[in-house]
Amino acid sequence: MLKLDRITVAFGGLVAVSDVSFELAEHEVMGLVGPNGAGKTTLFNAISGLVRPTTGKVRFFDHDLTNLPVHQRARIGIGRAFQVPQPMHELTVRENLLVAQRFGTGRIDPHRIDEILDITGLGHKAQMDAATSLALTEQKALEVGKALATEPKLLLLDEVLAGIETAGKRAFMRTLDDARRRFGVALLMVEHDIETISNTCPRVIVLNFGKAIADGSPDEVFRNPEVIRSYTGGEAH
Ligand SMILES: Nc1ncnc2c1ncn2[C@@H]1O[C@H](COP(=O)(O)OP(=O)(O)OP(=O)(O)O)[C@@H](O)[C@H]1O
Repeated sequence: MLKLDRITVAFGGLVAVSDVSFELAEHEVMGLVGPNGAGKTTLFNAISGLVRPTTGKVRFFDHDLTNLPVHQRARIGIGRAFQVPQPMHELTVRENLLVAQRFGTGRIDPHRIDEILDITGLGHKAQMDAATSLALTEQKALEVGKALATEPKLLLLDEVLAGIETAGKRAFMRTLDDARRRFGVALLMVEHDIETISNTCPRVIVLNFGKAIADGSPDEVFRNPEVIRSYTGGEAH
């Protein structure tokens, strides 16, 4: 479904992502991890269209995404939830979902909005103001709900669990798993919490200094000496 072919992103002389290639299948769940500054967010930006790769290609089904703007990527099925929730002010929770759906699909499907409210546990807050009446976990659930409203085939989750305590994280991951099954969406998630990644993602890619240094099951990658060195501050090579 998603194919990254030798993606490099340089900001002037700084190479944030270096020659990264991988494929992600439909319905797959994959974690993207690595120390601070490893290039995870930049790689997400290259997939969702917020930065343009310096070299390399991003393909999604039979589309070449390289020159496609963000809204067209949303239309072909790439959704993204951000670390800092960005509810639209002065709109209710339901209206936030409707606007996202319209943006991502060009139409309104109230039935899907009801399903999303149900899965995210936000049904009882549907008519409340999204910017002022939600607790942190609910804001994050709405952020995921907005991404689901765009009807993605691939959902990019950028540290959506940051700031949630352990029990809340588990509940949130169950919500994501429900959503994945109900809507048939693949998940690619950046997450710092290695326990969550290990429990959630059958496959993990590790970035360090912009390079993909490991790709495999959580057991494999977190035992890999190069990965351990990358987290303990040793040199990658
Ligand atoms: N717009 C930009 N201009 C210049 N440098 C940038 C830009 N965006 C990111 N960088 C640099 O690229 C490198 C990779 O950053 P990135 O945010 O992708 O890493 P990350 O793995 O997501 O880090 P974190 O876990 O801290 O969020 C860093 O050195 C960062 O300072």
